[in-house]
Amino acid sequence: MKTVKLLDREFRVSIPAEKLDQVIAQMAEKMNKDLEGKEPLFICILNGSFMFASDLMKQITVENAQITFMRLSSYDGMGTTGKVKKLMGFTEDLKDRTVVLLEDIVDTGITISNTLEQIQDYNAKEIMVATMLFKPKALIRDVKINYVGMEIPNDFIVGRGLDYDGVGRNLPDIYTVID
Ligand SMILES: O=P(O)(O)OC[C@H]1O[C@H](OP(=O)(O)OP(=O)(O)O)[C@H](O)[C@@H]1O
Ligand SMILES: Nc1nc2[nH]cnc2c(=O)[nH]1
Repeated sequence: MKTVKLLDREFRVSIPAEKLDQVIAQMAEKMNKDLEGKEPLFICILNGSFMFASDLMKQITVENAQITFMRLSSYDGMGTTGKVKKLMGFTEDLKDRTVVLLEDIVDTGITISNTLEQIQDYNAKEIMVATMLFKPKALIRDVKINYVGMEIPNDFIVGRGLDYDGVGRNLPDIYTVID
């Protein structure tokens, strides 16, 4: 079993990089069909989504697709604080645009529902959500997710952009904490 030690915790591989690559390729294929002609603006929600956004965007072939970034934070250590801090906004005009929010993970749904609320005021034509990973058993907010890469159990994970207290984002595989 492949394991890694990060700070004071041990983690084991739960989703190999190749599986994630496959899942992201499928998401891109579907988006390329659905979004053709819409000149979508993708918004990568930093920090965690940087790797997913990069992997996905390399495979997006939709004409005049754009990407921008916003930085939010709600997690501290292994748990949600329940509060979403906006640390960096974007400058693009969303009016009449097709917007696709890119998340690495939807867990409780607090971050994405808070983001959706904030973005409602910008008069976008439509707002979609795409997440690489989704924990259905942890969800406590009523949010519509348009594109889900994989559903996963309600365990704390790291890797592929996701961190444990700032470390582990660089790991290409996803690892689950060992209790
Ligand atoms: O559905 P939720 O329970 O809100 O959790 C999901 C959010 O948690 C992580 O962000 P985090 O707050 O850890 O910031 P980071 O992306 O900078 O790591 C992740 O990137 C999502 O944005
Ligand atoms: N690293 C990490 N961040 C998260 N944000 C929401 N859920 C998780 C998780 O399981 N791991």
